[in-house]
Amino acid sequence: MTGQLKQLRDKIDVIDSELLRLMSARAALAREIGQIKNGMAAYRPEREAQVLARLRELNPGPLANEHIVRLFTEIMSLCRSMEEPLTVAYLGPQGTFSEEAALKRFGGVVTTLACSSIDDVFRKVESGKAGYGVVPVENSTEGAVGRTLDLLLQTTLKVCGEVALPIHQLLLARHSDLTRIKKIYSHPQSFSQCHEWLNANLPHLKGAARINAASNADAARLAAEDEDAAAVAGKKAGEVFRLTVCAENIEDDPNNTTRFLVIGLQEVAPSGKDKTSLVMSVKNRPGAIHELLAPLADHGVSMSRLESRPSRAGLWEYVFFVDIEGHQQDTKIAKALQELREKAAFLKVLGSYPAG
Ligand SMILES: O=C(O)C(=O)C[C@]1(C(=O)O)C=C[C@@H](O)C=C1
Repeated sequence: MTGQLKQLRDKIDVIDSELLRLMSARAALAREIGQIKNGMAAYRPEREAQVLARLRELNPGPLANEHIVRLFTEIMSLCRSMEEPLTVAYLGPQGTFSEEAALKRFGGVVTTLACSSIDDVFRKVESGKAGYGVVPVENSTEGAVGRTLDLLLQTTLKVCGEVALPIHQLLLARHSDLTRIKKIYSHPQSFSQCHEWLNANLPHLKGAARINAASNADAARLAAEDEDAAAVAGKKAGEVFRLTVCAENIEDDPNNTTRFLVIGLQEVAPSGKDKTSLVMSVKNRPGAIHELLAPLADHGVSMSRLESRPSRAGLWEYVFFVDIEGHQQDTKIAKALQELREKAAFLKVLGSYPAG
């Protein structure tokens, strides 16, 4: 070891000792906060969002903001676990993008609970078997996840947060010899996200050679059991089933992103940069939608999403899922909501939460 290398490592040792001391002091403070909370929720999405926003502002480099966020998400995950162990339900099996979204938001120091359906994620949280749940709500290429919207309409749970996850698809197999591949497994959504790439690169594997699986992780499991098969799935699924990466980033749209919602029992306090999700319906008559959206415009509330969905109550009746910028406790939003309540046939505030 050269003298210079030793000198630099000695400096790192000094810094690590300091980091250890500071980290322990932080964990001790979190434990104290946990005692003050006295049985109330340990997880405070608004505070975690504020901590991360402040550190992004302060970040002097050379670490990228994205890495700072990852690092401090883990630190808060650890500190939170000193207050209360947390269970997070997600749409499984292990290796899905939903699991990745759950870990991105909560960090690794939680118990994750793989569920077999979106319904099951809601049930696990409603019954208290999990403190929070993570469910997909929309994909930038494929649009809304209908089942999640339908369940949000019915549930007493609140939306406590959102996670945007860039979706990168991989072609995975037990080996990298593509000439030996005779079939491909994937979830229908993932097949359609990689349609162009598959047609261009594996033109002989069309039609019956593309087999739908219940999830990407399931596709990876099936490919792991069959020498002749490949799977289109995410990196995590490939790791879980120890598959070889034959091609990376095979999604047709490089900005392919899925948005997930965190659901729980909690009403989240304002963070300073929030979103509010609503669902409402109007009587079916001319100008009804315009009338419904007018209170938002009148109070200067920006709408970031509008999604319609058959209401199931009657033929050609619709409910509208609306995301607005701000928290329901903000004065202008509270006023707009009050007016909407008077006009809408039905209005439910799904929750206010930090903008992801
Ligand atoms: O500020 C709190 O309420 C804490 O419990 C501390 C802390 C943190 O580690 O910074 C941990 C968990 C909460 O979700 C938010 C923040």
